[in-house]
Amino acid sequence: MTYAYLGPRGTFAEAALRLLPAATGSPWTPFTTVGTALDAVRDGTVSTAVVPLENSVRGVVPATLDELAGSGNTLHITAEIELPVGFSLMAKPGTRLDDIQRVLSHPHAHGQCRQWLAGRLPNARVLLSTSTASAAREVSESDLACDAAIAAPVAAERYGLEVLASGIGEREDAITRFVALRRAAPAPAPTGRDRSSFLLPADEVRGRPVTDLLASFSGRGVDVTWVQSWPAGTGLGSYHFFLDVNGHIDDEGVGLAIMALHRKGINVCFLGSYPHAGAPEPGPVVDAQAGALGSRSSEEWLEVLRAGDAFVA
Ligand SMILES: O=C(O)C(=O)C[C@]1(C(=O)O)C=C[C@@H](O)C=C1
Repeated sequence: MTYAYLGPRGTFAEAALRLLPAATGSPWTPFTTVGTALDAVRDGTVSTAVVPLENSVRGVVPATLDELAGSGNTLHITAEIELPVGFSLMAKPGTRLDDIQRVLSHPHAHGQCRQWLAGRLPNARVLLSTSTASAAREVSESDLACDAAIAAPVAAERYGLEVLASGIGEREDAITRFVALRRAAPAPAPTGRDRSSFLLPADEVRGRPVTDLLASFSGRGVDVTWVQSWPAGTGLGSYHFFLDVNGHIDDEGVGLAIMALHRKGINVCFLGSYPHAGAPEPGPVVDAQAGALGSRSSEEWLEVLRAGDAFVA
């Protein structure tokens, strides 16, 4: 087995790969973009690629969803990895915070550090790089590039940079979910704590109420844990839907849901069944007597909404 990841050395993607037990002892190759890492899977250069899918602060990683939307049934997720992410501002040794005019980083990393930048470097220009570690490498190697990079602390050590500020992300508890993707093959055996991912292509679901799609799962006791609409690029209202559900493709309920969608004329793309990385989230505890908002009845609550009253929920 050989592994690709979003490189260069020192990315969060590399840190995620380190957490994948199956990858221990196998060769790893960094790739510049999510697209080239997945191309290496498609053409058989590597067996698996680890790429970011979504972040708890900035949401989905567009490059990965674009690739998955265009891949149909051909790539399968075999594992997910949840990695806590924290960011540092780093520069060549001797650089002072006041000297920094240009900051380089990955769009998702920049998006998680905007408040800090607005407060501490309000006049700095932000330029984007293909990954956090490539930003650090560029800062260390080129005199023309940027004065500083936002990256994982480990990238500072790797590229000989000095950390000027650490913990600059908006949320200390930020997490990025990475997935390991390989060419389609039978799913790993069920573990009893699995997730399955599906793509409902825009052409297949056009004109269908989303509730119909979800009811195929919920009506069979299968929890849908993630729904992401993704533009097909063919006009407003034309979306692919990515769904994650609790359960394995071999589970009866999941199988029945897929067959129900098929009977409705919807060919679902299967994106893999794999062990669930996090504990299943408990649903909210609802006190049926209490009403939706403290002492208000549901009828009063609806009136508040209809009246357009401004409030903070
Ligand atoms: O640039 C990296 O180090 C990555 O692994 C990419 C990535 C992302 O795409 O979201 C991963 C985690 C962080 O949220 C920021 C960047």
